[in-house]
Amino acid sequence: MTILIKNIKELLQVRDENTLKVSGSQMKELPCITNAYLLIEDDTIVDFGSMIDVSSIKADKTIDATNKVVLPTWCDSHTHIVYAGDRSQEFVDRINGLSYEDIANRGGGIVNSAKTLQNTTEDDLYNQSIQRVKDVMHLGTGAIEIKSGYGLTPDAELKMLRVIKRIKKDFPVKVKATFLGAHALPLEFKTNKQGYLDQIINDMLPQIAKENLAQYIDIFCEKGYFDLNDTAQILEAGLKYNLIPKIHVNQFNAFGGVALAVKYGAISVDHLEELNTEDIKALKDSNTMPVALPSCSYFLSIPYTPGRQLIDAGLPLALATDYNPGSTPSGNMNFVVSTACIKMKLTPEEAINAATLNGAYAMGISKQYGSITKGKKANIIITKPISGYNYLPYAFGDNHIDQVIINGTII
Ligand SMILES: N=CN[C@@H](CCC(=O)O)C(=O)O
Ligand SMILES: [Zn+2]
Repeated sequence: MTILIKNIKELLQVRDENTLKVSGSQMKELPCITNAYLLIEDDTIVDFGSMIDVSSIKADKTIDATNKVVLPTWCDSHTHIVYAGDRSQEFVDRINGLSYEDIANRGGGIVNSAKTLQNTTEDDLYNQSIQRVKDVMHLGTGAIEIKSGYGLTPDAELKMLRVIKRIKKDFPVKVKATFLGAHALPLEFKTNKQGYLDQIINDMLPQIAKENLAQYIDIFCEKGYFDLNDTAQILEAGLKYNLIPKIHVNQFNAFGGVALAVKYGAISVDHLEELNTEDIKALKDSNTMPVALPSCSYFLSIPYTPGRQLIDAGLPLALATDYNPGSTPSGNMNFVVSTACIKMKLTPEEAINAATLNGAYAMGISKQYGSITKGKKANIIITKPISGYNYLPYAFGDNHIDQVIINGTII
């Protein structure tokens, strides 16, 4: 099956196969062909170029993209999209004056979601989660990382990871799975943190590895959750099973977690709302992608990750949603891109690079996803008629997407 998209006003993020991420001033460039065509064969991008050269190309299906912008689908490298129920009551509690920390301290927050998930069957959890997956696919997400971490018992963590595996099998969206057993301390281990870490290391990890349920290992490295010593234990244990670190760090406090993650070869460090010069130093000359989650900052009214500072220091940056029931009940990458421009002062070029190619890098998939490149997967957003790509982050809150193609299929 071949699909020809023709008369494209702007074809964005056109790259050769050797560019796997962009850093610093490279992020200001968004290579683009105007008046372009794009040819897809089955699940692969096979050709693209200027309309001047299109006359000899025949295809099974032709899409006219006059006045429309075409770009790779979003690569959302940080989500908790598999969860049960919601926490809308805590949202109201925060409006009425409680902080995120107050809510966690009185037994709400992550352990509240864990309690709900433990009492939800695997099929029910799957059905709740796939509704969100379908929604984000229509919002242009073609690759997604999904974490466990709302189970907090061996059974419930495995239940989450098995649901992620089913999503991977049942949907065209590319899925990467991350084991986040160390997301919070379950109530039954309140006075025995090491006991829970031992359970993760000795009970959960071997089973996860046996069933091949995760590619990455995560921990919430934060005051009141897990410290540097805990983080080192978990990352080391994960590496024994070939799970690459990809961690939550510096959301509320900066105390050396970034350097530690870099030391263990983390593919990404995520959140970074609090950042100091030591953190930036650690990231320089590393292969670790910093990931900002602006929807989380928006929802919790906490500082935005200083993305401008990271890019100006020559570093790369990825953008992701953090879709979860507590701090970010939204999986809309279009809002993330707008908010990064509006609040973090990224240019549209930087934000689109951060949400496509660098997002793919943060999931270890930028050889196949994140740009318009011959041989990469045919994951494509076709916008409605718009004035140009600046309009995408500028006109925030509206849906500018007309069609989404994932793995060569129009969804
Ligand atoms: N910060 C840790 N984990 C999630 C939120 C967890 C929750 O509140 O349910 C996050 O990335 O924001
Ligand atoms: Zn998160």
